[in-house]
Amino acid sequence: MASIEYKNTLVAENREQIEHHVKEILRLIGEDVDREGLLDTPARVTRMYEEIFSGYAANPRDVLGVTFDEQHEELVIIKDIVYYSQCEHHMAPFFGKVHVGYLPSGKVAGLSKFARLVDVVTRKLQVQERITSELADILDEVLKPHGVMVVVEGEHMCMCSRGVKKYGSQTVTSAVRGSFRKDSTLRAEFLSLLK
Ligand SMILES: Nc1nc2c(ncn2[C@@H]2O[C@H](COP(=O)(O)OP(=O)(O)OP(=O)(O)O)[C@@H](O)[C@H]2O)c(=O)[nH]1
Ligand SMILES: [Zn+2]
Repeated sequence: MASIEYKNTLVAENREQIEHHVKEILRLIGEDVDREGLLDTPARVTRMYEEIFSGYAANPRDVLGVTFDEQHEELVIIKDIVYYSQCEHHMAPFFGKVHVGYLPSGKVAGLSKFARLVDVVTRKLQVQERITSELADILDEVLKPHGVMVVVEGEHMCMCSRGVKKYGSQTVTSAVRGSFRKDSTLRAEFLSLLK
């Protein structure tokens, strides 16, 4: 089974380097790196990076793993898959939900694998549009469905805590492949089932 390991995705040398550089950043922003509250911070940040950037250590195409031959050729929707990612412009978190709909053509994937795929694709520096199209492309390539549609909702911390400071604004992105491109009724059915 293709599982995603969130621990030990960094080699020891890289872990040491990250700790060193985090400590340097703390010093450069004006912190006293020797005060008690910060002593373990470089190691903690490194462990957090290992988790939130664990997507670099996995191949998303392997994640769908076991697929089953099923004759169901109508809409399958997996919705409200929560994700946390980091924007590549500011390294600030953005997070929300992914919704996937697909029309199988004889091959279906285990339901949990969609959530695992979302983890691998989002646990690295990303932009929301690329998450959306990567998910659509991988599902299209691996499952070879009649069609697939991916909708991603996201709230970007780089727009809340800094810059334009617009707390609560949501970005919605979608990608369609195969029959979803041509069939507006199919898109409408998918979107109505998301409500
Ligand atoms: N399209 C897209 N833009 C994003 C995403 N995450 C962050 N951004 C944007 O990336 C842009 C980077 O713009 P820059 O002008 O280079 O950076 P900046 O000066 O920090 O921009 P402001 O956020 O407007 O202060 C900003 O407009 C962000 O809102 C994303 O997932 N997709
Ligand atoms: Zn950003």
